[in-house]
Amino acid sequence: MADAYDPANEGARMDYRDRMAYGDYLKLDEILHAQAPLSDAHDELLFIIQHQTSELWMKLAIHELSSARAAIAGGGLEQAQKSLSRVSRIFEQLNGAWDVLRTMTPSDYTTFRDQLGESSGFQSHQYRMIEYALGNRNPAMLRPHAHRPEALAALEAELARPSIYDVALRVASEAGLPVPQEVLGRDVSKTHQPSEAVEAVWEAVYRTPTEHWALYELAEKLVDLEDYFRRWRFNHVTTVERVIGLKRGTGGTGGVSYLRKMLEVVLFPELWTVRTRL
Ligand code: HEM
Ligand SMILES: N[C@@H](CC(=O)c1ccccc1NC=O)C(=O)O
Repeated sequence: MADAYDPANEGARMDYRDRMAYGDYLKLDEILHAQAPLSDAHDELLFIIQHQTSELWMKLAIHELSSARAAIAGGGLEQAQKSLSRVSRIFEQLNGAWDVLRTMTPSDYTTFRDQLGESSGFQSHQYRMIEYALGNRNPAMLRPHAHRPEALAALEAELARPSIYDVALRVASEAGLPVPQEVLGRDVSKTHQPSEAVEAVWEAVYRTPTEHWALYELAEKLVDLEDYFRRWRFNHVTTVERVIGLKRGTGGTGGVSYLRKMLEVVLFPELWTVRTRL
């Protein structure tokens, strides 16, 4: 047998005592020591890692959504499209991840569910931040964060900013499309209410895409994003039903009944209703 190959022979550095290495840059000591199962249940590590990786992807989604919003507001629609595509791909990644969690059966989960106490994804401030940035702005969802002033302040600050959809409508107005004043000047801390006039604006965009190319592409990116987000919600509720049936959630909601209600949320209503008109 030939000698084992040694990459040092082609110049690979093998000694990192006085250099920044992979794990230093990525802070792997912190990340890989941040799993602290509360039971001896085999599947608790899966559960923790599934959530931690989801939270990391959500962190990136928030980063991309804020740059997309800034780009839209500044007229950089192409830059915004790139960020929004990335957010859709992140959701695709999160959607695929359910396949790993689905391998956990009800018998597996019940071995450690009690350890979770009243903690629940319902209290994920990053998830709420994504919903708020996209325009689903229920102020009641601030309350579970009252005990964490930093998260609460970040969510409150988000409610004071226009949503991604608000900035898209402002750009449509600046392009000469008749977005009503009451829509442009609405209280942005609330959820946007569907408007016939806004639907007519999108109808104009969709009927003559060549005249409104950038807005047309932006609209399709937003529909794409909402499409992936809906799949995430659907995968969640289906996994939950599969694992806990109709039991109440640890966060205190009805569980599947609550998550099914959330399937009705529409982020960009006129972008969906306009399709009936075309
Ligand atoms: C076996 C796995 C899971 C079960 C049984 C489960 C169960 C539930 C239940 C019952 C709720 C409703 C709130 C409550 O009363 O607790 C909920 C909410 C939530 N879960 Fe999960 N979940 C699971 C996995 C996940 C994963 C992997 C994530 C990813 C981060 C996640 C994120 C969330 C979020 C963000 C909410 C709030 C949704 C909203 O308010 O619209 N869950 N989950
Ligand atoms: N709500 C879940 C518990 C749960 O899934 C959970 C608990 C702690 C941290 C994250 C969780 N994931 C999503 O809700 C349940 O009722 O079993």
